[in-house]
Amino acid sequence: MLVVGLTGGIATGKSTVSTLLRAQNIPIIDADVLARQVVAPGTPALKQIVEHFGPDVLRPDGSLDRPKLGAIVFADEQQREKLNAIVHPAVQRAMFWGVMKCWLRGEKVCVLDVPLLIEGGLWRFVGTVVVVYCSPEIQLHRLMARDHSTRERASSRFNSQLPIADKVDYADVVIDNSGDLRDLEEQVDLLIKKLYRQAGYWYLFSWLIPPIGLCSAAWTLLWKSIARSRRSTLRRRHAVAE
Ligand SMILES: CC(C)(COP(=O)(O)OP(=O)(O)OC[C@H]1O[C@@H](n2cnc3c(N)ncnc32)[C@H](O)[C@@H]1O)[C@@H](O)C(=O)NCCC(=O)NCCS
Ligand SMILES: Nc1ncnc2c1ncn2[C@@H]1O[C@H](COP(=O)(O)OP(=O)(O)OP(=O)(O)O)[C@@H](O)[C@H]1O
Repeated sequence: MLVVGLTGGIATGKSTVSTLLRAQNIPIIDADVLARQVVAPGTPALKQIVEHFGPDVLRPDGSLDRPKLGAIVFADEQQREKLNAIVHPAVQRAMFWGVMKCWLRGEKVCVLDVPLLIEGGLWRFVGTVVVVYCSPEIQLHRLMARDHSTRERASSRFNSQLPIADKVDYADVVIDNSGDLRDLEEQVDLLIKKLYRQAGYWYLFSWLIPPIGLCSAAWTLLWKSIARSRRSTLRRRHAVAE
């Protein structure tokens, strides 16, 4: 199975690409969704968050007040690192099981939608890195429009991530989402063809490697048993001669 890491900057269009991929029956494991599940009421991660940030980050119903915690962590790098250290291990575990489920279902491709794929180092463990790109100006504009936020609030989130130009350096495939949605759909169609072609090679290798491994193990065993029987024949001859 080919595991694809889908990433980009904040509001460059990862979720829009994920939605298009999902519509073509490609399984998506969304880190933002998992990051919400692992801090649901009663989870160990939420307990740790309250221990560190205080009970003020909870709503009256006991759920996490996300805008309040967001205002703290996107304004302070140390606090953000603390939150990441609590949430990320739980998200990574959930992603691992998500990938295992896809593999057991016999999927050929599975996509991990992870905003911090590069920052967190997870890009090293995926077969293909896809970066959704648009210029920082468009990014900020779309972010403010989507979240109805001020430039200041949008900028603090924007500045919490590696610049998009740096993320592009890690990409195997870049999707340029500076144009309209029609343009994006065309690129996603091409991406799907490319991923299935690549998945085909992975599939072939996964079938080729076990037979090659078995052949070399059988050959080694055969060679060793021939050598052993030759040695014992020589030893017998030697004993008879004596
Ligand atoms: C701070 C929180 C509570 C704010 O919640 P909110 O609902 O306002 O935002 P949401 O979770 O939908 O995230 C929106 C986007 O913000 C960006 N973002 C989120 N967390 C981070 C972070 N720690 N560092 C940089 N960017 C981040 C991502 O691009 C994400 O797609 C939340 O983002 C969070 O728990 N973040 C830590 C977990 C995390 O890193 N999630 C990202 C995927 S692992
Ligand atoms: N090609 C496009 N043209 C116009 N608007 C777009 C385009 N692509 C995405 N958008 C809009 O831009 C906003 C950000 O897109 P999206 O939510 O997919 O980004 P994201 O990378 O998943 O963001 P986040 O990092 O916050 O999860 C959304 O409101 C979306 O509808």
